[in-house]
Order: sequence, then C-alpha cells, then structure tokens
Amino acid sequence: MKRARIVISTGLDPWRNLSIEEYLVRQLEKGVVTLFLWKNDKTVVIGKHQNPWRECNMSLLEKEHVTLARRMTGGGAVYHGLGNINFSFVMPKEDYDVKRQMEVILNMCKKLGIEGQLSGRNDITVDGKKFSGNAFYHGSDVSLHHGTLLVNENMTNLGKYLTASKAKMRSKGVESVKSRVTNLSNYYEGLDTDIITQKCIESFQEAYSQNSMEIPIEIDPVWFHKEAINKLYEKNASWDWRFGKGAKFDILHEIRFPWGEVQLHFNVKNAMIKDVAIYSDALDQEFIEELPVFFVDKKYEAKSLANHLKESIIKGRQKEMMDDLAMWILELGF
Ligand SMILES: Nc1ncnc2c1ncn2[C@@H]1O[C@H](COP(=O)(O)OC(=O)CCCC[C@@H]2CCSS2)[C@@H](O)[C@H]1O
Repeated sequence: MKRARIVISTGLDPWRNLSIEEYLVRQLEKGVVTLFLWKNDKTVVIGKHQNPWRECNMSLLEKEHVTLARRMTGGGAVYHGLGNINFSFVMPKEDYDVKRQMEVILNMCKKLGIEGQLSGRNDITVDGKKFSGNAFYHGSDVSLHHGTLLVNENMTNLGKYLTASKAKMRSKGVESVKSRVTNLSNYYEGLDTDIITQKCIESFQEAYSQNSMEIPIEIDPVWFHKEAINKLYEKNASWDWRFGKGAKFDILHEIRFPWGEVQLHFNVKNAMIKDVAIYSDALDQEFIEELPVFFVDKKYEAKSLANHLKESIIKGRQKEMMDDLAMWILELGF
C-alpha cells in the first residue's frame, strides 16, 4: 500500500454515487486504498444479476419517487434512505483483506458500545438482526468491498419497497435473502449517520494509517465532476442497465373488467415482451385475438405500453375495452 485516503460524497443521488464508486474502481491509482462514504435518498439498489420486478414493488417505487439503481456487485436488493450510510473499500487486489475491512466496521461499532457480529458471508448483525449487507467485486487488479449500515432508517419503507407485487412470476437470476433487520440507533440513543461517519473515519485511521500519519479526507473533491464520471452516470441512469439487464421471466397479470376477465401471460427477455398469451371470457373474442400484436416486441414498461394501447386506431366498443386495459396496465405500473 502506497497511501490511504477517505472520500466522502455529500450528494444523495444514487446513480451519481454509484458512478463515483465505479470511477474509483476503474481508475484506481496504483497502491491507493480508499474508503468511500456515501448516502442515497430513497433508493432500492439491486444486485448485478437481479430482476427488479421480482425484488421490489416497482409501481410503488414509481408512485413514491423511489429511485431504482443496479450496482456492479452481485447479491440481493437493499433499501437506502437518509438513515442508511454506505461504505466502500476500493483497493489493489494485493491489499484486499476482507477480515481487515470488516474489522474496521466492527471496531467502529465497538466505539459506540455495539457488539457487531459477522454472519454468513455477507451480513453484519447485532443480537442476530442484520444492520449491514455486504457485496464484492474483483477486477483483474482491483477489488471492491462495499456495504450498508442501517443507522436510523425508516423500516416501514424498507419492508414495503422490497416486497414485490403479487403477480405470479417464474424467473431465473439471483434472489435476495430476506433477513430480520435493525437500526444501530436501537443500541445507541440519538445515533445518526454523522456520528457513524466520524466513527468510521477514526476506525479506518487506526487500521490503515502508516507511521501515525493522518489519512487525508476529501469531501466532494473536484474530480467528482470528471467527464468519465458523467459517462458512468449515463449508464447507471439508463433504462437498459437498470431494466434491460433483467433476467428472463414469465409473468401473469389478471383482472376482471365489467366486460370479462383478462389474463395476460408475458414472456419477457431483457425487459422486452417476447411473447404473450391472452385469455379472456369476453364476448368479443375477435378483439381478444387481435390483442397480442399490441404487446409483442414492446418494452415491459407500463407507461409506454399503456400509451401504445391508447393510441391504437380502433373505434367504438373495442376502443373502450382497449382504454380499460391501458388504465389497468398503468395502474399495475410495472
Ligand atoms: N440497507 C440495508 N442494510 C442491511 N440490510 C438490508 C438493507 N435493506 C434491506 N436489507 C435486508 O437485506 C435483505 C437482502 O439481503 P441480501 O443478502 O440478499 O443482499 C444484500 O445484503 C446486498 C448488500 C449490498 C450492499 C451494497 C452496498 C452499497 S450499494 S448496495 C433484504 O431482503 C432485507 O431483509
């Protein structure tokens, strides 16, 4: 190790923070060990190989302005709000030592009188309840270990956003491992993310400073505005990265309209509807038989699908049924 540094982002945009983290990984200066601390405003972060529709309630996310982000590491889906803080260790492979990194977090907890415990491969718990989920990435010469810390987060939000809607789904890909969770503030009165930041800094100093030299702290440094970070931002914010990468899945949506019951069986690949089977007991079977062309090869995205249905050039009674379908799809909000 040549030197250590601490980087703090005060911005709360998850796509930007993930871009900064990825920039740190891609541009790693030889021999530098970085601790990056960051927070996100209301966000669900899914793992690299996850299906967003299976992991969270997409329509609720949309309605309540919760951002969906996908990260470069594997593992499950977590919720971040202002009561959650994230840490990232970015370093050359030869300096990577998960035990040492976890020790930084456990010692940070000790400073607050909290006895954290490593559980399984990825979690840190207290009293058997999880307050930190961790995930890892290994490039050819650089490693990333990042994790969450639930400090004083709104647990009702966490639960409701990470509960998928009820549609029946068959899907491949990585499934999250639901745990009992807790806030660290339950173990230290008045705890907030500023105190945690301070304690993380102290703990990292103790573990990584060389010859008792202070480790420098960079808050929103100028290089945050580099072109390369904007480029990564474009990817992180893009529909293709967040949804298009979703695993293959089959999903069934069903509803009863006054004119009959409708079942839509979608086969989705890379977030595009590849095939659809539509069943209905509606009297107008001709209408039902003509429906599939409106869905096949379209994005699996409620808004654009609903618009597409509404714009279809049909008249009379069938137009009303089409509008009913469009309204319902919009309401489903996938
Ligand atoms: N913020 C947060 N912290 C800890 N645990 C959480 C959190 N949100 C949800 N959960 C619980 O973890 C499981 C999912 O556990 P699972 O083990 O499936 O996934 C993880 O832990 C992934 C951690 C990723 C950490 C990254 C660090 C920076 S960006 S995100 C979920 O169902 C909840 O029960």
